[in-house]
Amino acid sequence: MGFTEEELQQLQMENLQIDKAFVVPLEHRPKQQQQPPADDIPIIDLAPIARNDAIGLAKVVDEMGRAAEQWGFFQIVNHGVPLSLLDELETVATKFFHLPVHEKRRMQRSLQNPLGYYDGELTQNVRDWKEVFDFASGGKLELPAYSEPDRDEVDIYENKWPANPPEFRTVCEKWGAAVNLLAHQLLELLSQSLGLPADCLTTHFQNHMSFMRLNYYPKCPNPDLVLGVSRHKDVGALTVLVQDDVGGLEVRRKDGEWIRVTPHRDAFVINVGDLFQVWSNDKYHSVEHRVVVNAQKDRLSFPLFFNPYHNTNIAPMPELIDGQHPPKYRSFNYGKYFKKKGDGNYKDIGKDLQISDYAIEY
Ligand SMILES: O=C(O)CCC(=O)C(=O)O
Ligand SMILES: [Fe+2]
Repeated sequence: MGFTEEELQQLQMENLQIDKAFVVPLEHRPKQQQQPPADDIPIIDLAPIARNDAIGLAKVVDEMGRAAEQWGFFQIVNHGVPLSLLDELETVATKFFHLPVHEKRRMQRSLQNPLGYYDGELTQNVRDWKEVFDFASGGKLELPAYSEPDRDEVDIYENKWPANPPEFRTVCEKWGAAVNLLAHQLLELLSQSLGLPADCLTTHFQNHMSFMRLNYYPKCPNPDLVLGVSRHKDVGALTVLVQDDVGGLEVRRKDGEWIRVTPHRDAFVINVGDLFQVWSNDKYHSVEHRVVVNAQKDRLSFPLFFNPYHNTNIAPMPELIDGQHPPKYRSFNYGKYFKKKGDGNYKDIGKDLQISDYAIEY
């Protein structure tokens, strides 16, 4: 990321206490003032599901469809994942991220294995102010070795687990299993919200390549110059995330305004990723979001990126296509898309691949 002479001088004047690699371009820096409240991001109560209440369920499906269409984001409560599990996960994550750097780096991710710990991710080619631990919620990850369409080789990555804290692996696996179940349920509800059978997408997820991420955003001496995660869209089917009470996740509303997602301890934040945008033939949108950090408090968040099997062909659902609604995307291989996007996290490969690169122009 290059800076103009003028920008460099400005940075020096701003009493920069951090590495320049973290500094985001001027037009993308977070706003200083308080964001407007995010009450507009709908909160959906899943209680009717456990009660087997058919009318309540239809309302949930309807609310979800509207939220996915208007926001691409919603929060859910009464989701069935015990809060005690979240307490346990927060405890082990805090212990892990407070280990000495050399110990964490023993779990360092690499080009050979993208799972584990890292602190240097690039989003939009700027370094994120965060540390991360990734593990496959299904035990291992199978990915194409190359993004080129004519290469068939796959790589299989095993989870890497730290020796400390000793209960880290068990707690992460329990959490991963519980959130996976929830993600399967959301996949069915979102399918229904498109007027499709609940199980129309489930075969792609029998052997899925979902992964969990533990995000740690340390407090930052220059919070207005950096982002925990720069603006981006999630590439998979959907993301199922809990955040602690610090807050910092911001969602781009249709009018371009960045809206802060209010933290609720008992809620998951859900967003539809690029794949739902394609399956729904643009009814739902994978919406840009980013993470703002602060000078006072460290923050934790735990997303599950719910992704289908890599060798899945992605295209608008045929039931949603007719003379009036031609397909807006050509089909593509999910694993190759994921691989190509991921390559940009390791090095500056110029313009980031976007789902719009697969759009059909009429
Ligand atoms: O930390 C958060 O709230 C969001 C993180 C995020 O968007 C991501 O990891 O893709
Ligand atoms: Fe994200």
